[in-house]
Amino acid sequence: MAYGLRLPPGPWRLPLIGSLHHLVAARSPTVLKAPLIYLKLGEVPVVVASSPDAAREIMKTHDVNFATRPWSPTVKVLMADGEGLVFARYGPEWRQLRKISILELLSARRVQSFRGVQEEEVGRHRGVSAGRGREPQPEDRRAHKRHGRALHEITAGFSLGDLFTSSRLASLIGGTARRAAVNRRKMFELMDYVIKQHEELAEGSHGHSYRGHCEGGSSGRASEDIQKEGGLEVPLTMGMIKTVILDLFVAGSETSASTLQWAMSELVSNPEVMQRAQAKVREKLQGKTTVTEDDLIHLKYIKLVIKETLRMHPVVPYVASAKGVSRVMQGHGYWDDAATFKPEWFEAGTVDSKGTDFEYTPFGAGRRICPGMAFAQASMELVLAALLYHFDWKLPGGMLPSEVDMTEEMGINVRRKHDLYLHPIVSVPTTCMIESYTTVP
Ligand code: HEM
Repeated sequence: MAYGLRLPPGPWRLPLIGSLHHLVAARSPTVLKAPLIYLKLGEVPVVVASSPDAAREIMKTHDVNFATRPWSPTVKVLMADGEGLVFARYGPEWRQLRKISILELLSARRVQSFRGVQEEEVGRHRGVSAGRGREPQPEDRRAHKRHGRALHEITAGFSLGDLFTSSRLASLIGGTARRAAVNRRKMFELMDYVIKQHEELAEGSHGHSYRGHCEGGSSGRASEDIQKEGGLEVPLTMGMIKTVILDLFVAGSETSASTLQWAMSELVSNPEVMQRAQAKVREKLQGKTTVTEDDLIHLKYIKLVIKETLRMHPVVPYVASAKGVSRVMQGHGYWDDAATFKPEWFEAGTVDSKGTDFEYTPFGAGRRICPGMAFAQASMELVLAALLYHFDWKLPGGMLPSEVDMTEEMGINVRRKHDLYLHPIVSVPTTCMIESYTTVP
């Protein structure tokens, strides 16, 4: 930041590390109470907004000035072949990629067209939970999970190289950029493999219809089609396409998975809310053997549970490190009894996540608001509804609801530090469970 700028106030700083010690001592920046504060994390300037008004100033009034996310050395490595979407500089390339992603993959129509795949996936998980055992997963699926986890580990905590950007030594000691390069290479290899597989399917070499379950086909194919059609403002390279695919996988999968884990964690910690949610789902779906996306419209309470989970556990809490919008959603003063998990907050429907209510911005706001919001909401509601409809959930080893560990781990998103273990007890069997339970050996 240029010398002489009028910066927001901030806590006292130490030479070299700046304000880092405040974050470490506080464990969470909420103790830094002012609505807008200026921090220096090593060499990196950060402005943190902690009130809805300050968030509005940043995400609405001055949105255009914050529309480019800062590039840390690790981010630069991840974008070696193209800027992708999440970290693309605000400009024509980002606009074009965002438009393509929304039109081809994330619009309401496209989300609708994915329902077959979503329902099939939910069915697979129901089977696993019902004790049918884990189905062997294809290598590409396992590799994707592995690399997603590795990326989270790489981005967890403070990276020396990203804090002291001018120091080659810090980068060498931290090693984050090196590990990010390895991770990126492996993800790209995985993508090459998947793209090749899909090309083979498209050529009919396996005798299948390439377009498979969903009208839109795969993200790889969609991007290739667009490429061939031409007429683009900024020509697409294969590197750009792959980086966008990678962005969508990373931005889409870890966020939704972590939110679902937090939802289950809160529900088992608040048994009366769990009971209410299950009673409502079971009443609405009475007599059905599966939950489908058509049912979601009737499952209002599930929507409230997801909304409340995102308020308590915003899995992307710092929407961009130069515009850290911190924990407004847990701020006392904006929400009465903000520490209590209470889906009823959202019952009146006066607060939504579309980026206009600045006390609640789990999907961000302004130009860079999450384009996957509709997709994320539909998939999370479907999974949660199925989990609550078909199963009762017990804590292991006589653990009390108040003893559920809620420790967070900060990385590319905020996930549970430790896995959540629960015993599923079948309450409403699905068709496949009825088949497996009634089959006499
Ligand atoms: C619980 C689920 C999710 C949450 C909480 C979430 C949250 C967010 C947030 C806070 C941002 C930054 C917005 C800003 O800067 O104002 C973001 C950006 C983004 N999200 Fe999501 N997201 C979720 C799921 C998804 C899904 C399912 C996808 C795609 C399949 C997706 C794709 C993206 C992309 C591409 C961006 C970058 C957009 C840009 O910079 O133009 N997200 N998300």
